[in-house]
Amino acid sequence: MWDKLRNEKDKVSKHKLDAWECERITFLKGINHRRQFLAFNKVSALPAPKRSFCNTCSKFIIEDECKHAEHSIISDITDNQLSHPSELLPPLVNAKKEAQYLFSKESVKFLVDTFLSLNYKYVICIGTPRIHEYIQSSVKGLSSILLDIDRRYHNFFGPLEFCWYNSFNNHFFFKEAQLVFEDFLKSSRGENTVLVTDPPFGGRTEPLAQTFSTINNKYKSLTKGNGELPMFWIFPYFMEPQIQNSLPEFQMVDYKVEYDNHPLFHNGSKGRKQGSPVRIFTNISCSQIKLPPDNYRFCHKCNKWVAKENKHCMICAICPSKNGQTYTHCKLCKRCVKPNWRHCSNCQRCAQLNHLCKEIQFNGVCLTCKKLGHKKADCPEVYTLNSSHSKRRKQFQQSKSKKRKH
Ligand SMILES: C[S@@+](CC[C@H](N)C(=O)[O-])C[C@H]1O[C@@H](n2cnc3c(N)ncnc32)[C@H](O)[C@@H]1O
Ligand SMILES: [Zn+2]
Ligand SMILES: [Zn+2]
Ligand SMILES: [Zn+2]
Ligand SMILES: [Zn+2]
Ligand SMILES: [Zn+2]
Repeated sequence: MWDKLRNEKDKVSKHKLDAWECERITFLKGINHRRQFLAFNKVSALPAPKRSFCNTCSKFIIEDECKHAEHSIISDITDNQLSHPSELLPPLVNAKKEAQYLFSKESVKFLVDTFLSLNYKYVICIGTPRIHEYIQSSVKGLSSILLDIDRRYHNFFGPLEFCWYNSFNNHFFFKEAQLVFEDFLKSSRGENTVLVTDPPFGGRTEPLAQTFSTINNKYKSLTKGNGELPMFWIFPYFMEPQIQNSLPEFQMVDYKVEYDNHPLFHNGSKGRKQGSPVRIFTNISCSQIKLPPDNYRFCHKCNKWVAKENKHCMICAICPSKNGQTYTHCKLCKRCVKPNWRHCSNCQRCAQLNHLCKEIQFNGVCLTCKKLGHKKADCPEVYTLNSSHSKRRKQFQQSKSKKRKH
């Protein structure tokens, strides 16, 4: 944001520039990464009962207890909490902004084991503190860097391990952190690097896709490597159309990503019957991602691992399920649909049994493209109007259909 403002500086008065500079300084005030990391090291050297962190000030308390008398304090901090700050810090809960839903231990281990099996050595964690802290604390042979908007991580990771960052506009709040990140990219020399990201689900996909494309280009130009940067984007299955609009090469993996603190996204009394709706979207071949054999199987026809309940349809020639249920094929719609849907002769399409035909006829028409079968939110054209991604998607689809014909 500041860079953009600076570009405009010819047009604005000195008075305004001074005001902005004041804002900037206030915003960044209180953050001195080096000093915060020194405090971390001092606290780590103390026995657990003497360690405390002030939530109100977002910093460790070192010989200044009286300043924090009325504040919310966490004391008696264990070694494990120091190396796993996501287990110590209260999650931020703003659904559209920070929204910190944390992976279960099982999902962290699955993702990291997958990276190891694919021979990755460098992991870029964007908004995935649990992956970063797991790698830093217990995985030999992997290096990682965390890019996150939660500034509290300055207190727990050193300047080479954490960059304060906004993924929606690819903005590093400190120039030095941006250089650290570029060095991290360079050190891989264009090989064995992966990016893993779990953005807040309330955010829009296009700016994120733009950011990941920019990082990919940076990676290729800095490393002179010859391939794309492998990416794992964790997002709900129902966002597939939006992701593929911007990044058509991304495929969805059936693995259900589980969370510790999200009532809807894990099994249990409040959880959904079909498990978590969150999946992995990736630009590497899905055939390379082996899923745990207890709940998943390898489909030889699709040449990839899928959920056990995802039965292969011989007519569609795919394993069609997206949501963790077993789909059934409808001959009239010529596609597989959710098991509780029935073909409705009024609407001439499959729908839920208790749907209102009139509603479907009105609401079934997309407000943007006026075609049947999807809502405005899922419209393949909604994000592509005037967008460069539209060309890329068309090209990608053309090249796919050419490949199929050959
Ligand atoms: C849904 S949580 C994902 C946490 C992840 N499941 C884990 O366990 O490591 C979103 C993460 O992205 C971060 N985040 C939110 N908005 C962001 C932004 N604009 N730029 C960068 N990080 C952001 C949050 O601070 C949080 O760590
Ligand atoms: Zn305090
Ligand atoms: Zn299949
Ligand atoms: Zn089918
Ligand atoms: Zn049908
Ligand atoms: Zn109907």
